[in-house]
Amino acid sequence: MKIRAAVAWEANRPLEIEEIDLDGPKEGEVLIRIVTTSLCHTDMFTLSGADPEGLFPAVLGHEAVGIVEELGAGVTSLKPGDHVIPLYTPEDPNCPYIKSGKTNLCQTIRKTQGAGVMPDGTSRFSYKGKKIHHYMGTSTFAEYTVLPEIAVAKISKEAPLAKASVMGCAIPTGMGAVRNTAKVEPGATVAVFGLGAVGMAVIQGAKMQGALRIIGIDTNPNKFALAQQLGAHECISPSDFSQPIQDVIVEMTDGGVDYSFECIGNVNVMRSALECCHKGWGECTVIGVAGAGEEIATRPFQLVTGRVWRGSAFGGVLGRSQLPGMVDEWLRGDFDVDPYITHNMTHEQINTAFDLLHAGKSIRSVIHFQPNETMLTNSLPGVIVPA
Ligand SMILES: NC(=O)C1=CN([C@@H]2O[C@H](COP(=O)(O)OP(=O)(O)OC[C@H]3O[C@@H](n4cnc5c(N)ncnc54)[C@H](O)[C@@H]3O)[C@@H](O)[C@H]2O)C=CC1
Ligand SMILES: N[C@@H](CCC(=O)N[C@@H](CSC=O)C(=O)NCC(=O)O)C(=O)O
Ligand SMILES: [Zn+2]
Ligand SMILES: [Zn+2]
Repeated sequence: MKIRAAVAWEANRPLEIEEIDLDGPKEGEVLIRIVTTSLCHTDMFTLSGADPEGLFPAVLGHEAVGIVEELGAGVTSLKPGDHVIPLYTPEDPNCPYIKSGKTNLCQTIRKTQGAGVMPDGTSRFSYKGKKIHHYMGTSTFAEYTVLPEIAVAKISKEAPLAKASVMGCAIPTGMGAVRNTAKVEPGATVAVFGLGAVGMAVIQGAKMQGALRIIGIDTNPNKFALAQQLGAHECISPSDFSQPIQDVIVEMTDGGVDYSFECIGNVNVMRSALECCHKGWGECTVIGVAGAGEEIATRPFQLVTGRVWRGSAFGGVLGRSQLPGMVDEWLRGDFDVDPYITHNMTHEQINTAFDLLHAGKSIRSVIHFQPNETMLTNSLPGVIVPA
């Protein structure tokens, strides 16, 4: 079928909306109509050329919600009309990693996903006969995409499709890192480095866990008001201090925080985030994605004396078995997704979403594929970007 997709032809070049070809779902795959998708820093990171797995041309995008249109042979757990969230971290119950019960990092299709193709080694996307790569196994910057069944989470039809895309990455990543990776407990002290959507979800998750002191850190003070609305008790900018930010936090907290989270992708900040942790027990969770060739450093003494560095992908959330429950939490009113959505726009305006995120002016921009249905007829949070 012919579809419209935002194609990243090469690194560091704006996306171009093209009419491309999409082959239908093969065995074990499903065709999804994307209703809304939002822009995550990771899409911008890959477009910048810093991602060692970045392949071009590609259809980027991984934070989305859509509707099942068609099933490939053998698909049993989904049906046309189901509302779904694409999963860049799939969940195959037969994967040894999933069976271990220790991780959400399903490896069943990880190799082909990283190579920009479907599990059979081919791409469903092409332009004038030339292959276009898939991205993160999801490629949601297109009207339609094809996904393996194990990479599709069925969610409640009560979830407004105009807003649910943010449940595809930012919110489960941040909240999940707090609950599943760090396991923040009531009364804890928490430092959150980077107040984008992921950092905001860490703050919201930490508040829900009963953290008693949450400190937000960002170089952009325009992020502070929302961070405080979501639960940060205080926000600071490293540029307001002459000493290293970890020393400032250790002093503020009389020894360091119980938990810190790096939500930027900056290896120097990953060091600060470790070193602001309390001696003996403080734990730093790295969420941010750093570029090719970058490495983290600290004095091993930091670890010897009881601080811990760990990492978290998709918040440790099992996409098919746990994400639908997180959507239900939102629908019950346990938390709200509205504060994350700062901008709404059409597919054609997608490069504006990149510009806003790069300039630090947005938290999440939501791209609406059928603006008449989901953008112009809803009372949406965030501004509608004029065409
Ligand atoms: N591990 C995972 O599963 C996931 C990782 N990510 C990664 O998490 C990171 C955050 O993603 P988003 O929230 O979408 O990004 P974002 O771009 O919206 O937010 C990043 C924030 O960091 C701030 N910042 C930049 N440099 C800083 C510094 N030196 N000190 C303090 N603050 C600084 C920026 O002002 C901005 O507010 C990215 O690296 C992204 O690739 C995103 C989703 C999932
Ligand atoms: N391709 C990069 C690493 C990118 C990365 O770390 N991705 C995260 C999700 S980021 C979402 O916004 C992730 O889940 N990683 C686990 C994985 O298996 O990819 C590189 O090669 O460095
Ligand atoms: Zn993401
Ligand atoms: Zn940049």
